[in-house]
Amino acid sequence: ASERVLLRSLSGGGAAADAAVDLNTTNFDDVLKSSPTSYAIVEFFAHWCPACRNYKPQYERVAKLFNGPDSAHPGIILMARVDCAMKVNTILCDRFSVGHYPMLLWGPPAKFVDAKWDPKQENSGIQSIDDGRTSQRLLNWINKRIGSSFNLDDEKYENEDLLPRNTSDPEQIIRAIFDVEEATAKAFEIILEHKMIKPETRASLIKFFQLLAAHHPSKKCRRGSAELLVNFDEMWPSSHLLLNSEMTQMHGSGASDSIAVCGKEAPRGYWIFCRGSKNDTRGFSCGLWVLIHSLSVKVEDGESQSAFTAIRDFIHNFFICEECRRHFYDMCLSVKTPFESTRALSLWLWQTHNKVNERLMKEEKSLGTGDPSFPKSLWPPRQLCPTCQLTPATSTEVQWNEDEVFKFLVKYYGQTLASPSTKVTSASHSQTDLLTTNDSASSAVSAELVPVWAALGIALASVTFGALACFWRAQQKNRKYSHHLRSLKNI
Ligand SMILES: Cc1cc2nc3c(=O)[nH]c(=O)nc-3n(C[C@H](O)[C@H](O)[C@H](O)COP(=O)(O)OP(=O)(O)OC[C@H]3O[C@@H](n4cnc5c(N)ncnc54)[C@H](O)[C@@H]3O)c2cc1C
Repeated sequence: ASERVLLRSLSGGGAAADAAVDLNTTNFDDVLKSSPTSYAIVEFFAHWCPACRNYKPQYERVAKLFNGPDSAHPGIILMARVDCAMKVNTILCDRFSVGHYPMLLWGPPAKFVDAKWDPKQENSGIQSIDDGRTSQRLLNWINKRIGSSFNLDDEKYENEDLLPRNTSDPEQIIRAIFDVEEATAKAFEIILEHKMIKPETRASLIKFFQLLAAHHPSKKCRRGSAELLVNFDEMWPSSHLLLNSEMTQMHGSGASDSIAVCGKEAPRGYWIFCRGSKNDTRGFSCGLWVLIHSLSVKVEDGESQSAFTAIRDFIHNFFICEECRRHFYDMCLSVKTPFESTRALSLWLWQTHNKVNERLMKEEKSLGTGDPSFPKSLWPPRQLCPTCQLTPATSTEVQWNEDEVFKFLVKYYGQTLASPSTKVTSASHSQTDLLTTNDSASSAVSAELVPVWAALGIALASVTFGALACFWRAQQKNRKYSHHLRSLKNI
């Protein structure tokens, strides 16, 4: 529920919702723990306090800059508030020594979690904002604190020079978990919208969802994919089980609407790591790349070939950028020997992505169609991985140290990119720590949160994703059998 609160407010859901997120004792720690932002501001107020009522529009004006899909600078600061006049919040407000209203505290979201604070406390990571009485003064305080130059009149996609550059900032990939969820949910939305599940594409979608159920970096998407697999045959029956009249209704049942492949909040309609400086750049295709890289480093050696075919066929059948899927498929066709290791698969995908980058580098330059803030380049740049390139910086040709590249890919896409809950620990680490933190997301499937059958599916899948296939097939056989019995009864 707390995650819903956070996502609803970050995505601006709800009728004319305030931009600032309302927190209370129940959701405070969880919302801050799940926040993808670098900083948080919490306003402690009392609803009966006239000064607080007057202050609300001032605070809201700043909150609108940072919270919601239309905000000018999403993903940087979570702006929240707690009503200390509500009895239920007394202990929470005491934890932060609230002595006057309104009182504003600043810090990284993780520092607020399970924390106590008092004004004399040093080095807690939380500090009081002493000069935030108007929206302009609050923004001045923020700008001074983080060296930014945000303006109250900033609008979406303005001041994009303020966006952190993901090419050189290893911390940025932590936020990509939101975009990987977004890309997965968006892909599924497109598949449904364009009625792309057909007898000839059905099997490849099942294989891709098996891969997602086992290795998606987001727990929510692993759970949603497992749920989708278990219900797949009912929603999109295999063609030989259908009458002709039913075939036409394959997409019309509406049952698929109830499947939220990455939770009910996704797709949310905005991007964080993959956010472009223009409306029509980056976004979905960036999220899709990040998803498939993260899958490639998570599979076991023995799964690498089946993961390759699952990714190849998914892109071929369901990525409706004609040029992209055709080029990608051609590159897949040039693979002559089956993959036998995670290393071979992830390095192949990295090289393939670099070939696309190289081609687009020229195309975008001549056509002026790229995102000016994110020009294509060979990846990873030296700032991200100093040991990956063997050649000196001055050299025009780049020679790679593939052992180092593989190590880097595993850390970047496999360990640093994690579910928000595990990210919080990372957020308090230094940049170097970020690249060495162990991700427990893939193993931390919570039994209480996952329906029994899905948990079983995931547990099997985490052994190998082939095992999930067996589990799934057994489910389908049972279903087919009961479907068959039903048909016999009807005759
Ligand atoms: C399978 C596929 C094929 C595509 N083919 C085409 C095409 O033929 N023509 C076309 O115009 N567009 C194509 N696209 C879209 C294009 O590649 C970009 O996704 C899009 O232009 C947005 O670029 P971006 O700057 O967000 O970075 P992207 O290229 O989308 O990369 C996303 C992120 O991945 C990381 N990254 C970059 N390079 C690598 C690498 N080599 N290995 C690992 N990680 C890396 C970076 O952090 C980057 O920000 C394709 C997309 C996909 C998913």
